[in-house]
Amino acid sequence: MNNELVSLGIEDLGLNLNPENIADLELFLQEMGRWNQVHNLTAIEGEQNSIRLHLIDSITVLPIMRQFLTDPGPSIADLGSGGGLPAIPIAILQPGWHLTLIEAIRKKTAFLQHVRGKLGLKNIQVLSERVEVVGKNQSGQFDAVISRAFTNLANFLELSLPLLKPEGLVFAMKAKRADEELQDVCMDDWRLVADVPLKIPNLAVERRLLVLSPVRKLPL
Ligand SMILES: C[S@@+](CC[C@H](N)C(=O)[O-])C[C@H]1O[C@@H](n2cnc3c(N)ncnc32)[C@H](O)[C@@H]1O
Repeated sequence: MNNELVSLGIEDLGLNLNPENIADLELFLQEMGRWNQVHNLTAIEGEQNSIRLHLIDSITVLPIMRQFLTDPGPSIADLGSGGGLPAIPIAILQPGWHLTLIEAIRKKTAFLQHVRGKLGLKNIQVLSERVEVVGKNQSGQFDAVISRAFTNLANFLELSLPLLKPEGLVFAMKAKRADEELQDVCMDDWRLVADVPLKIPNLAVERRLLVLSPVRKLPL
């Protein structure tokens, strides 16, 4: 087994990964590195290990998501997926969850489609669209929405609302600036369900996962 993700502490997340999971995650990273050289897909630069840490960062949220998403096959939208974080690693580790990756830039969605085929990920759908457009075409269809490094919290929530089912949840992956960003959110419209500090093995940055649910519902 390739042990680089293991040596970076991926097993410390308590996700009970099997060797096949690790191999699939590594294959995804390999493909990302290969495509990046040609298509300049992501701003993530530097050594392979730095890309690996971004992947580990993406799945630290999983134990919390599992606590909240208790139905067997939730539909989850990842807004501004870019090169596939966090949606692809989540889809690899949660084959029963349905992930919709929404990304405006076509060369990025071409990569995401390639990964779908290469890894045989039947539980992902890739939409080459702006989030605003999907909000109109597929309104109220998602049990949850997530994003990483997409936009500020208030804007993320505004873009998420049309996509969510009435009892849906937003998972916002944030750094310590979350307090400032929370001040810009109208708390008459949203309820903060959880605010969880996350420890990322080998990464000395503060991370938080905010879980919010809409109070303001869209008119039917
Ligand atoms: C900084 S990247 C983050 C990518 C990925 N989530 C990650 O963590 O590596 C933000 C992505 O959001 C996409 N994006 C920005 N606004 C968008 C919109 N309104 N609709 C769809 N995609 C959008 C950009 O094309 C870009 O790929």
